[in-house]
Amino acid sequence: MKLQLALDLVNIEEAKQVVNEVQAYIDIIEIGTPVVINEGLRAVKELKEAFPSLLVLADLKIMDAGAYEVMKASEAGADIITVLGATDDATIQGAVAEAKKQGKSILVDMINVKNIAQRAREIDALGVDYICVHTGYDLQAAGQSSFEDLKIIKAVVKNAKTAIAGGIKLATLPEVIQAKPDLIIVGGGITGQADKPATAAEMRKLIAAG
Ligand SMILES: O=C(CO)[C@H](O)[C@H](O)COP(=O)(O)O
Repeated sequence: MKLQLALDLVNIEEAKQVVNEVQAYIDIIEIGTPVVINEGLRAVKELKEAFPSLLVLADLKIMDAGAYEVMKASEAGADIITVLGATDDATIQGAVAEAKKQGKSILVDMINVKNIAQRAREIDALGVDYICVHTGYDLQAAGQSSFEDLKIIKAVVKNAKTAIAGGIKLATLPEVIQAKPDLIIVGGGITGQADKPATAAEMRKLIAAG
């Protein structure tokens, strides 16, 4: 099980400071969608240059022009690029083909997919690297989580790795670990804490023991 730190509400300098504090405990740095909107793919480039030993995920949440957008994120140094599961198969296929050409990986974000089991099966057949269940901020605010969806994709996905994102905190991490996803994505559960290194270290310890 790997741990990904999602950076959403920071600029490039703040992102570097946070990663500097917790780099020993994480596997992947996520450049969140708001950071890409504010700073562009320069954020991906600068974080990859600053932390070359960590993988960098560009959370582009691609909905169209899969191959082109994966190419641009790859040029910036992203190792993993996100595509939305709600989009059409052609976009996902284009993204996968370009990622393979560039030696990169595709994570499909299942945010707002209604029939998770059926769509996960279809997407799993398209050769993606990760399928990720995700409760976004707006539904987190309404009290939702993705724990049940994780169990659904664990049951149907045969080829891709599984991942979960959305509101995971230290207190809820043990429940997530029990379901054994390949990748656990945590944003505010680390970045919103007073002692970020201690929280990330504790998460890493729980994951290692899991
Ligand atoms: O993609 C995202 C929002 O759309 C976030 O990066 C993801 O939800 C993880 O952050 P958090 O743990 O704070 O929910």
